[in-house]
Amino acid sequence: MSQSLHFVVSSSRSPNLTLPNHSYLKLSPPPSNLRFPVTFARRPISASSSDLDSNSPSKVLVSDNGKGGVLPATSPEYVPPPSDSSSIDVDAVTETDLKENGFRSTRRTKLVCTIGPATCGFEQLEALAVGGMNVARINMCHGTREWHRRVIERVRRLNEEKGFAVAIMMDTEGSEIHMGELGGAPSAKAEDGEIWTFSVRAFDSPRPERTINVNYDGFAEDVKVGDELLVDGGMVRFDVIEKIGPDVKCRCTDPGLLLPRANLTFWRDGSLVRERNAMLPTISSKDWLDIDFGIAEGVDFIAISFVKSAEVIKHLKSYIAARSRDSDIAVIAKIESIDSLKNLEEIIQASDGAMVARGDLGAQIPLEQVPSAQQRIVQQCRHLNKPVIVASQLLESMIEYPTPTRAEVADVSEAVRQRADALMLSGESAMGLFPEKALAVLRSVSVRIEKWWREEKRHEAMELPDTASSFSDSISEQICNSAAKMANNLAVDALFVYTKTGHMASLLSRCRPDCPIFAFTSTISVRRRLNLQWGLIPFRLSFSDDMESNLNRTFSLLKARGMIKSGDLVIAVSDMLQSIQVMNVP
Ligand SMILES: Nc1ncnc2c1ncn2[C@@H]1O[C@H](COP(=O)(O)OP(=O)(O)OP(=O)(O)O)[C@@H](O)[C@H]1O
Ligand SMILES: CC(=O)C(=O)O
Ligand SMILES: [K+]
Ligand SMILES: [Mg+2]
Repeated sequence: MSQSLHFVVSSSRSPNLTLPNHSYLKLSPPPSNLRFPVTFARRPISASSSDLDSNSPSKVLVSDNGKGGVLPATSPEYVPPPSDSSSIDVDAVTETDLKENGFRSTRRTKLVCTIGPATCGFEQLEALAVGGMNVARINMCHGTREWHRRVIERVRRLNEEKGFAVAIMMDTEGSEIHMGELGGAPSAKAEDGEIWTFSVRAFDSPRPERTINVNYDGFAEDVKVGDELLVDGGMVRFDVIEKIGPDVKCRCTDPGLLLPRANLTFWRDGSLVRERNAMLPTISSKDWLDIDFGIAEGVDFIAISFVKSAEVIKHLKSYIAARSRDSDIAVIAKIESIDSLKNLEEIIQASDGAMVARGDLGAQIPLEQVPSAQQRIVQQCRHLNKPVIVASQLLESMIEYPTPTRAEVADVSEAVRQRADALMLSGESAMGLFPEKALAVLRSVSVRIEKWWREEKRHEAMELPDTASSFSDSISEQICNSAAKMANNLAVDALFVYTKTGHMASLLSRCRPDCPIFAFTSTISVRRRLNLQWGLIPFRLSFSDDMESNLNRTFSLLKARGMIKSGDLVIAVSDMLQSIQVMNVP
């Protein structure tokens, strides 16, 4: 087996680049008897294909580890690039941003919006897409499947008609304890000292006054007089004062608004009580029907609520693989329970990403422990190369008011500073009065903090542990780590990655380089999925195994659209050929 990585460098605009004629790149873990000669061939890249043939690096930009390799055009396995190779898909917002503000202005932190009554119309969805929504989240706790189907259909139409790549995330209800509907009312006010009845009985409508239905049959048996009952993690509090069969009488101690299907927890002597409800399945029978719905609708992500162990994630992934044609639905583990924190590493390892679901997490652990849990989850995800979303109450006051509090802005900044892949709006976009304004705040705070971070050059030289499980993966990882480092050191304008599965793109994103990462993929669903990951600007482009022609075609397509210009410095990597190239745009 021979392995070689050739670096092709155009010296036309890099006078400060002095490269040795010969050097060695060592890959980790080092193979017993292999070394990787690196050759720097100085040669201008030209857009004309005629002078590419004589010295085409694509013939040698090969890591022949069973995956790479360039097939001659005469090979029976050679697949010519599709005929629509003249087109490149990128959304209008990114295109305008690149044209008007340049590479450095692009936002690296991705934005997820929960869609609800305030944002389910086509125009409202379009306004969110224009405002920077990368992923639309639908929460199966609320609304009917028919309602969600219409939202999915509108987002897909938006993508098709307007060129967006908004991905869809379906969030399962999960089977923790929650209240029932409020008989159609949007909310109910509980006042201090009032006596309310929580019951497992199903009530006829109209619902008797100050009565709440609870979804968990063991509720009345599990609670004890003297327990404290928390609605939505403490937004409203009650003391349990009496049990009468299926009815539990409670006195309100912290007044507030009860919302339909709000989460319920009960506490005894300062600890969360987890009786038989700890045995509730993570994925309920209703969740399985919702998952079937999600698979049938071709959602991009399924987020699983109240994950307790890695097993449930593995189970779901094999279920999806058996049912979905391309099995390309990513599974996101929601970290919102004590058990998920205990089994954090193995859960994240088994998942395709994670969400710091601070709403319910803050109901299960003391509030003051949520920030450190967030930091730990974000770091763990980065180590394991999984995208991570920070969610809940980022801009809670904007449900009612058009400007955020300073404290909320500081919270958003902290998540951006931690370099989470994505931030999420919940009630702010689902049922708030100012969804677009809330999104604009996330957008502007993200861009500002990212810029500040780069200017200060404070970014941590984080030691990223190896994640690769095979030698080939190890090569990809080393290439991406090196390319990202080179990109920072050479202050290049952009990293380009040509990726079939998206893996190389996510490895680059994991390094959180200073410049944006243009990820070119031929698959529409991969493009949508990459939309969740930090710093990636996903393009749909059909490409071949010939990097030289890919690059030249990309350059001319992007130049024609005004997104790059001659002289821009670019580093390109590819997962077909496992190569790194440094060049100026011709
Ligand atoms: N599809 C919907 N239909 C009606 N209301 C919705 C819908 N989606 C969200 N909402 C409203 O927005 C609020 C915030 O949404 P969010 O998705 O954060 O839900 P949640 O009930 O807090 O549960 P979760 O813990 O799953 O996030 C909900 O409490 C609900 O009032
Ligand atoms: C998002 C979510 O489920 C939570 O914060 O609880
Ligand atoms: K949910
Ligand atoms: Mg939750």
